[in-house]
Amino acid sequence: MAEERVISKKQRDYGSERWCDQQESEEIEKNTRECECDAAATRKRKLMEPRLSPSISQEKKNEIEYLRKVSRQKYLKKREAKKMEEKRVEIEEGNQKSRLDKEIYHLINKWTTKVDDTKYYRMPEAYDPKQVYQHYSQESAAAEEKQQDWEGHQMGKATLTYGSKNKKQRSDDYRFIFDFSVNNLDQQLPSDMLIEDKSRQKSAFEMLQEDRKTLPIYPYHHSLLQAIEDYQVLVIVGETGSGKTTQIPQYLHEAGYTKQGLKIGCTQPRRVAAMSVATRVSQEMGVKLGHEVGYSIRFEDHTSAHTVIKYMTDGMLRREIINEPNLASYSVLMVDEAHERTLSTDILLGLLKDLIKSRPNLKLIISSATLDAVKFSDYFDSAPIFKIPGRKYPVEIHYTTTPEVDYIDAAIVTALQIHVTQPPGDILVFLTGQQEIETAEEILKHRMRGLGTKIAELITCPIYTNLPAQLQTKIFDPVPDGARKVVLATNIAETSLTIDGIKYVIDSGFAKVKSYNPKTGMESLLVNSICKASALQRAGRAGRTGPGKCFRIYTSYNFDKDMDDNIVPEIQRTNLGNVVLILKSLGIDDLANFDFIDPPPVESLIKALERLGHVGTGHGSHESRSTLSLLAAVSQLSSELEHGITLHTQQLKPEMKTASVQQQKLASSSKAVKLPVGTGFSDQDFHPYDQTEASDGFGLQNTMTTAGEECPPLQVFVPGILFCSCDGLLALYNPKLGIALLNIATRKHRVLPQFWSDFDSFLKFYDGFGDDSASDAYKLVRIVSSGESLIEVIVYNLRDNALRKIDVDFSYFLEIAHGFGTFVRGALNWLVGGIDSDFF
Ligand SMILES: Nc1ncnc2c1ncn2[C@@H]1O[C@H](COP(=O)(O)OP(=O)(O)OP(=O)(O)O)[C@@H](O)[C@H]1O
Repeated sequence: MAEERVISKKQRDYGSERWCDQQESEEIEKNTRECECDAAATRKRKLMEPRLSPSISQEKKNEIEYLRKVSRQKYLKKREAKKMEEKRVEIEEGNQKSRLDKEIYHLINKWTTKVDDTKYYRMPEAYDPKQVYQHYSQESAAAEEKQQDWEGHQMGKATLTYGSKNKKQRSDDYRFIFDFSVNNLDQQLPSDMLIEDKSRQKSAFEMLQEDRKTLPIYPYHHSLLQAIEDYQVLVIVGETGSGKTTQIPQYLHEAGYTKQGLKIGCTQPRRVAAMSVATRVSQEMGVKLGHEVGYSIRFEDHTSAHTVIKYMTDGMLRREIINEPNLASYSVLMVDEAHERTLSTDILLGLLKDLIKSRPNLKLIISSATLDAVKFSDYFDSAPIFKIPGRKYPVEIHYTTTPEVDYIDAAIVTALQIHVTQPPGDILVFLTGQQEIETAEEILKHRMRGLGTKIAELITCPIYTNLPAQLQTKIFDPVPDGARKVVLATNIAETSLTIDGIKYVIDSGFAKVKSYNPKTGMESLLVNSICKASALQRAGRAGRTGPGKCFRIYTSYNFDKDMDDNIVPEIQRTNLGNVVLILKSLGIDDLANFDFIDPPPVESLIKALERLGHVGTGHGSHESRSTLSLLAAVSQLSSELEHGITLHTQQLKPEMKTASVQQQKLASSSKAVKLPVGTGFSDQDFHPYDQTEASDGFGLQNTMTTAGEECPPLQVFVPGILFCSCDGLLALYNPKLGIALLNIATRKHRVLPQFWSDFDSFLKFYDGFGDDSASDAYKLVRIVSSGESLIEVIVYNLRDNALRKIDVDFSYFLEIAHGFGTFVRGALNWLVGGIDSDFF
């Protein structure tokens, strides 16, 4: 019975299945018929139309095929729904046999329900290779975000973008291969403490205060103040970046050293350092620059009656001593970066050593990162040495494995390697001079163009002495997101400078240093290997605001074995005529007994004195005395104009006094010193200069084109170089013959009419042009000294108050002068101010 029941059930099932299949067949038939009806209608319609193609039968076949497919799809859909329904009934009735069946049913059910309930679309694969956005649901909030995301992504692709944007990240996907690469060895500078990033929630001032507390000097500030209290002279040694320059004056101010209207003075060997440190300290103290905290550099005095912390170049303090011999307004003087041993620093140390004897309440601090502390201590009668251990951030040092033949190219390649392989952070490259920097800048830009658009933007910022001040400060400007800055600098950026964002330093290992040839009595600037102290200072620039890396374009062997520990003091590399004139201008006559830290050989001093005596310090002819007087007076002119420093006429010879009176007259007129200019001078050294303004000179352009044959030979005017215009017009003076103007560009010269032949008239001649307000852009250019290969020219721009020093090649000058007769080489060896360190 049971068997029969099973059989009859099977039959029933079989019957029902057959019935289903039959139904399906009928359905297919019906669909096909419907489609064929449609096809027939289409055929009929087509027959009515004119025949367009001979292959209509093929078309017809295709059509039928298509209709079959459509019909089958319709059928399959219905069948799917039906089968699902059957399965559902089976499961509900508990008839299904396996768990697998059940799972399949659930999966299918889930999928179909989802399809039914939501609107899906599939991202075109071309846009979404990773299929991130597939199965995207319009109805969920998350999906909305994704859609926006996707739309943004597509919009980004379709929109034209400028700048580097995200190229930095993209560049990581590429590897760049250079013609040659610089291989480096690693070495780690010791690091005592690492400081973590500060919270961004705090105000800038609070963060600065917190930053101050993280400096290595901070834990020692009480003991440091105590030592200063206990001793009149203190030598302080600390790693670069430990906080000596910015913190010690603040600690002293907080400790009350500025009470009763007294000041704290801090000297720097370089102008740019004095400016930037003063700016930083004013920010840390939350005061306006120029009020409580100020700086004074030549032609720029940012101090006021309220100033209590004053940063200045050592040259400026030296000048202050002229006006205030006992420096009574100062309670503490700090000679910073003393290891640089500039001429001004050495002279200053000698003056201060003398001064502290008469002012026991004046505190003197000598500070440096790497100085020969014992030497300074001995010089100041065994002054105590205070050591500040530690540096704020570590700096990794990398050396090349082999010596580099072309250090400029190696530096450029290293910069590019850093740019494409290293994490964000700006680069500082040390080169030797303007020309090298300009060359490197050009090559870098060219190679960057060659690398295409795949890598991030690299912005080059040059800095050298002759660069106008407003362009120099560009190195501090932040760069746009994604871009990297590369600062190309001379040793101007070596000490006391913090350029925010600098993480990588490339040290070429060379610098231009002044050297003196005692045989010829000439000075020149020569490219020389740097010393270890400079190398450490350079590396230190990378670890100022975070951990950094320094890539040295020389081997570790070079560093260890070839480099001197410290630089040869400038006093041993200079024409002592400079020293004599400076000391004489300070009223020091007993030069042989001046207490130099490294005294120059007495014979050299005597020679210098003789030479100067010959040209007018008292024993020479009236003519040469007069010339020297004029030159000396001229050397004071710029100081007069800007600072109103009283001339030390009491030290000058009678004829010099006459000239000084004229200078003072000139100084009283703000636009007094304007030189009429002739034809344009193309040398880039003289830019920025508006040529169109030059052309509205004072008619001299024509007169200067007069051929010089009938003029007296030029050498009779030498040595009496007075002024030079920015476009290459030199004024030469001879007390007997008057004044000759020499145009460097046209190589022509002209003697000015006789009524200008004395100095007074010459000054009037300038003064006359001073009334023309249109000539404001003209610059006064002054030659202050000469050397074997370089003539130093000072350019002063009356419009932006910027002062620049230009080194004119002496051989070029000789070549020009050759056309006018024999140029007396030795005659140019006149020294008025010398190369003054505060021009750097
Ligand atoms: N302009 C600035 N921007 C950002 N941080 C600065 C700036 N100036 C100084 N700092 C910070 O203050 C720290 C101390 O600088 P400071 O010049 O006082 O050091 P230093 O010991 O005198 O070093 P150096 O001998 O190199 O001049 C730097 O390491 C840097 O972190």
